[in-house]
Amino acid sequence: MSTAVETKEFQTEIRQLLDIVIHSLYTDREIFLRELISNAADAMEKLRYTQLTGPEVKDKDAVLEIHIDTDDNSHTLTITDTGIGMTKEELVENLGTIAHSGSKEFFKHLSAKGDQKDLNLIGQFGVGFYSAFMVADKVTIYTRSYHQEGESFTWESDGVGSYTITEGEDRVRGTKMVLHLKEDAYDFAKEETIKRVIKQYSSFVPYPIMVNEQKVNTVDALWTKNKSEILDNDYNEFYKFIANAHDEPLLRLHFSSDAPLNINTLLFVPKENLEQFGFGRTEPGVSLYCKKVLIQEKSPLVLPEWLRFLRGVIDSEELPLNISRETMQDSALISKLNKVVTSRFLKFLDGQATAEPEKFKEFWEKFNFFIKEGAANDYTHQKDLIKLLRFESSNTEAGELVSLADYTGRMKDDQSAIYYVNGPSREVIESGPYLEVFRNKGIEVIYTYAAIDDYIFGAIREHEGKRLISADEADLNLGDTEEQDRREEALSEEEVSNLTSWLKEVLGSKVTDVRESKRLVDSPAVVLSPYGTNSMQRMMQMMNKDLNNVGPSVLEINAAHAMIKRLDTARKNEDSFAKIAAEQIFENAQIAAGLIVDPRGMVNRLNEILERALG
Ligand SMILES: Nc1ncnc2c1ncn2[C@@H]1O[C@H](COP(=O)(O)OP(=O)(O)OP(=O)(O)O)[C@@H](O)[C@H]1O
Repeated sequence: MSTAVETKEFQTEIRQLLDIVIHSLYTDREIFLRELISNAADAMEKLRYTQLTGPEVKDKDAVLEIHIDTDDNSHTLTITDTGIGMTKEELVENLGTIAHSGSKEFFKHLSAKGDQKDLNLIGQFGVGFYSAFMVADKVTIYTRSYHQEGESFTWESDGVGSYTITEGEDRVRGTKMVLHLKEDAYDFAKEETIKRVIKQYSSFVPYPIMVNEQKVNTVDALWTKNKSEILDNDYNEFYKFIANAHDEPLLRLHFSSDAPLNINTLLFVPKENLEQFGFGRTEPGVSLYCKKVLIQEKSPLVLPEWLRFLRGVIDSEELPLNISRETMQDSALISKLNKVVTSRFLKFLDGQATAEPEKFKEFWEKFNFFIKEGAANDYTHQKDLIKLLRFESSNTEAGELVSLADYTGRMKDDQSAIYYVNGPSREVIESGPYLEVFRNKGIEVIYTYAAIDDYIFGAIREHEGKRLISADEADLNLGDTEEQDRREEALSEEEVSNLTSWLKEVLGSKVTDVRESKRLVDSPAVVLSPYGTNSMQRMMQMMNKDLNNVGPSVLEINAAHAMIKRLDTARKNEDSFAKIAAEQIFENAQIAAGLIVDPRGMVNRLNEILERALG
């Protein structure tokens, strides 16, 4: 057997990461043990899965247990598992490069200077295996992969710059890690310390943990236990374990059912939505089990994509143990499971809205985007998702939310539709022209701030028999009770007809139509989109990145407004200023609609207007 020692350099990123880890004064450094235990458990989970689905593994009778041995004399801590182990290539790839998630995120957020903030990142992301170097000045790993062929290897490093790999003596499948503790970490060679740390962080690891040959954890599949036997703290610790989280969950749902499927489910909504913080797309986090055996970790199939923020476990006795990832894709059972659990979770959320409105509000503020994503795309659950939607409205204070049911519940008897209007904020919507007629008639209007809201409303079109109508819809048909009456002081119908024809001529291709408005009270004019709603036009403008080309609008004028009446007088007098005023009135209305107009033309025009105003 060759015993040649190969020395390899750590990848630059790993070197930098290790430098911080080694010199860190991170207060919770005991979490290193949780990281190593969870790696050991992962390795055994992978082995178990391979055993169920793949070819025969090496040492197939080796018991799946984690052994932790403390040696207070030589100041070492040894963690041994019988998991899948690592080949030489895997040692290099997994422990020498920055290929995996936790350390990658950690690295992304490192500051250039290396400051206190970086230390907190250790807690936030976990640096996985590398955290061992917070307590050890040398780590030796003995490992043997589950493949029938192949050798055992020894990996060793002091965490500074490089590591060595040596072909080792043949050993049983799995991995043994020996931590040579730093002087200030000798405490971790004491049995009491290790037991305390395990109890705190790793109680729910699904494999026996033996400290100096004594079993210390309870190996509980918490989700199969009776709710009445579980304490809040048990749930929270379990959540932290499976979600790799450091805080408590926002919501949890634990339910069991026998029909239509036998299911034990434990789901958690995390405290924070990381997508909201710009962390990229959240990966699904609910694992699929059959009678406590892991079938698929963090399954992308067992729940719809828009529920990817959930963490937890779904266990169903009905699943065949040997279901493969390929057959899972089109398994009728998985779709049924998906449907049942999703419906149950939506029912739970709906219940939360009544039972714990404040909590639900917090959930809504952080996770509403996922619910909307579902409401827009998931036709199976659309009805239940729509029930959960919340909005501000013209009847609420800022920050207070209403559901569609709240809205329809207090609609006037003769009101024919549900009205909504899109805008970037409450202030913009309330100062714009679109609300005027509704305010005047005392009709509630829902405020939507996200483009996806309009997309959803456009897609569902109706709620409880009432049409959903955007207040800036071009052919808004308000019906008798909702329409604005013609005012006495308004221009005559003949004058309006002449003025609108003239405006069409002046504005040319910028308008598809000019007409008298039935919705304006205080504003002189309003633009509407010939494509449906202004928000759609705004979106098209953003998507085409053609900000100088708004596309044509429909212009509606307020025939009773003093400015419009004066415009008509100027037109009749063939005053050349009438044309300039008309163009400015039109662009003002476009700006009020949130559309972006070409500022260059406008500046010249405004200068002309100012010159005239200043005499
Ligand atoms: N005991 C072990 N047995 C087999 N492979 C291991 C073991 N410990 C670590 N590894 C391998 O090394 C890789 C890196 O481990 P590390 O703890 O740094 O990150 P991770 O566990 O993948 O990610 P994270 O900690 O972010 O969840 C693992 O993905 C795994 O492939």
